Amino acid sequence: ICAAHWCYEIQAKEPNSHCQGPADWTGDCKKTHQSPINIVTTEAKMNPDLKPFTFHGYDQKKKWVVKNDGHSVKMMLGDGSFIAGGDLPAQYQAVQLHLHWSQEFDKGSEHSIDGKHFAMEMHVVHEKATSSNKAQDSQDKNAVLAFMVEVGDEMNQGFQPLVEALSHISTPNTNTTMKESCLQDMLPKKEKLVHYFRYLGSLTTPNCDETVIWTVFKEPIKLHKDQFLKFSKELYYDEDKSLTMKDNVRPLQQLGNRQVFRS
Ligand SMILES: Nc1nc(-c2ccc(Cl)c(S(N)(=O)=O)c2)cs1
Ligand SMILES: [Zn+2]
Repeated sequence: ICAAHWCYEIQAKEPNSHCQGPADWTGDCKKTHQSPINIVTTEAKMNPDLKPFTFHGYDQKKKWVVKNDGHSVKMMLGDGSFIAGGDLPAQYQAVQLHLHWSQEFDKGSEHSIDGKHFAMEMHVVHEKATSSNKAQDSQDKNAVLAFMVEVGDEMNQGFQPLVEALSHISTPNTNTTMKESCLQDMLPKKEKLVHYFRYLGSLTTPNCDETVIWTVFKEPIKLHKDQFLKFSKELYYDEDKSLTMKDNVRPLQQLGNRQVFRS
């Protein structure tokens, strides 16, 4: 294969791996407004414009298609759900939901809060809903809602349809259809979603386009340990099932001259 594909450090350090680890990612990955970052809560500036979000279509029960794309597990959300509010400049259509994780409880999230990493981080990726085909490489093309995931001893019923689908998509480029589920049941309760951090950054995967309005919620999602462990147990990075999928986490990036805000 000519162009080496991008991958995470855990894959790049494998003998005979020909993929490009995070240090070699190209595109905009070496620019200065990158993600993820460590959020220092005492330096986050209160912003009264950061109102609660409104979630539209997040309560629709659907049989989502979910895939192993070789980097993560990704639920394809199509164009039914969208968000507004949260000081966003427009409505943003939900495109896909995916996660980042490790096998340990304290190193699977991409963002960290006061230096603390969580077991997983869930990203709900949205695109600005514009009618015209206005230049879409703008700084606010994407809005990602990021949720930290903690491990506890309670089953999270809302996550079961996703967890049960994992064994059907263990190798890259496989899809399956989940049992009926609704996005709302995968999120913390709405009233807990008023507190969040906000900053401008990038995709955490190549080409690391600096087009993302990031929202990192304070309230974590809680999964049972067995649900959490299924991700690194059932999923693989490669067809030969030689490397289980975990540590699909980009290293922290410099905040530089950016300000983090808080609601
Ligand atoms: N597994 C893959 N994830 C992406 C992707 C696309 C858009 C975005 Cl915004 C992100 S992230 N991690 O910044 O939320 C990831 C492509 S391939
Ligand atoms: Zn992500």
